[in-house]
Amino acid sequence: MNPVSSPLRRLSEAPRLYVQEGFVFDDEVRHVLASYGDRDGLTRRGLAWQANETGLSSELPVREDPVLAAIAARIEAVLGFSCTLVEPTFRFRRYERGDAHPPHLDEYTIGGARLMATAIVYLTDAEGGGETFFPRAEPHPVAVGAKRGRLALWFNHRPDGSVDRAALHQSNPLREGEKATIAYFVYAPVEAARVKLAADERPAGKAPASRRFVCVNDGVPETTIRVLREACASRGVSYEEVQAANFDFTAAEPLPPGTLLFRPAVSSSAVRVEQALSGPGVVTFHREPDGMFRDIGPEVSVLERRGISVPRWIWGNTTNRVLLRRYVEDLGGLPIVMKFAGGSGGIGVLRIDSLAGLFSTMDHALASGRMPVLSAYIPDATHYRCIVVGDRVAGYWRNQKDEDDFRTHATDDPADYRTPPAPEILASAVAATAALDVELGGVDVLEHPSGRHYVLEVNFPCFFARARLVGGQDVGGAMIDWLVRKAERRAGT
Ligand SMILES: O=C(O)CCC(=O)C(=O)O
Ligand SMILES: [Fe+2]
Repeated sequence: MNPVSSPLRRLSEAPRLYVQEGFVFDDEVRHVLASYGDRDGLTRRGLAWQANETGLSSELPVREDPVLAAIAARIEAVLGFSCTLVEPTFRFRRYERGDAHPPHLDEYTIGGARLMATAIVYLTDAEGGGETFFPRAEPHPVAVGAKRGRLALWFNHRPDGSVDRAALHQSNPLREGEKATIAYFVYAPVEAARVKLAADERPAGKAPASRRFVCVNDGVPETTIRVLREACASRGVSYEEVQAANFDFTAAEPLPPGTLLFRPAVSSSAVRVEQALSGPGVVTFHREPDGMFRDIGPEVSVLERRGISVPRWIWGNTTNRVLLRRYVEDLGGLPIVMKFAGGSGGIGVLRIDSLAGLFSTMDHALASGRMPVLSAYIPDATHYRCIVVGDRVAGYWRNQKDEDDFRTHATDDPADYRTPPAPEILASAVAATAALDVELGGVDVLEHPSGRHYVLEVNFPCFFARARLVGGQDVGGAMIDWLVRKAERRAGT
């Protein structure tokens, strides 16, 4: 089973210290312990180790092990920047009873990059002692217990780039149980000190005042509802549902200001109900107060105008053979992709392999009153779906392709949910969502083996539950948190 991953929580004013439960999966923990957990394992893998009063330790190269690479990528996704070392490592440590690590600052520089942040992943449970202890933390000292699956993450620098003396830490002596960890030392240019994490926005421990979340339903998958209900319940937000099919428009009134409103349903009656319920101060994923009255198309043209990388494309506006031949050439030759608006799950996306196929399909499309988009075919690409919530990617997965199709689909394999796409892809997904004036989006991105990436479309609303249910990513929580923060900002609290 996957752990139930929780949101990243901030623990202190200084240093910027965070924890997240269930950050690594059980099978990842088992893999790391089985591969590197003791002297024999390390020796077998040709890794040097040391053993002294601070325990057994070894440097584990990240790139050679897909499990370590996935964990490192998730840490970097949380931070929003990557370790710039050429050969990044995890430092494995195993403490024996009585072992401890004296107080110190993680203050190092390698070739101009600072040890900006430290991430410790705990692989085992200590039953007594073994905490990572921050005696100078403000407003009070903090002890992070060693708990299997937990992530502790902190910045060794203040936002102005200076070394944060409050980040002094030690490992308390282990008294009972086991303590094995892997630590990722994230080296980066000093500018990285300025980043803000999502968890910085709300002071630790402050629960939202009793809030209402109203969900407009119309045949939405049960899993979507489950994820939203769960997120509301764990945040003390009351969950209410409006069934579009039973909505009485004679009694329609806008919701009171401060109410959170979301329509996961795509039917036109659900759209009308959302419009009827919205009003001054009602908080939605639209940037504009009347955003729910506008059509949010996937619109490759809007994305391109905002400077977002999209595949080369042209309107399929003609049946003229001469023009169509020129279009194919302009798109880099056959095959090309023909895409009709309005489909979902890959329906309406066609691969065109020959001019004969193009001519006959275009004749049919235009005679049926449809105008597709023609675009370049990106071969051998990895297809990511990013779930953007507000200003970050809160969930992601990698699609897979069946043997005899060119289209891809989401899977139920947790491995497809572990390695986030590269930071540039995350940034494009966020920018693409913002370009459509919404704060939630299911963004499809192709990554070519060359490293170039292309945004295909932004879906709003979008299906997001699988990120939670298969990947353990707390997308629902991110959505509710975003709306609550938006409501608080508006109310000036
Ligand atoms: O194991 C711990 O709790 C702290 C280890 C540490 O501070 C380090 O490896 O730099
Ligand atoms: Fe340290």
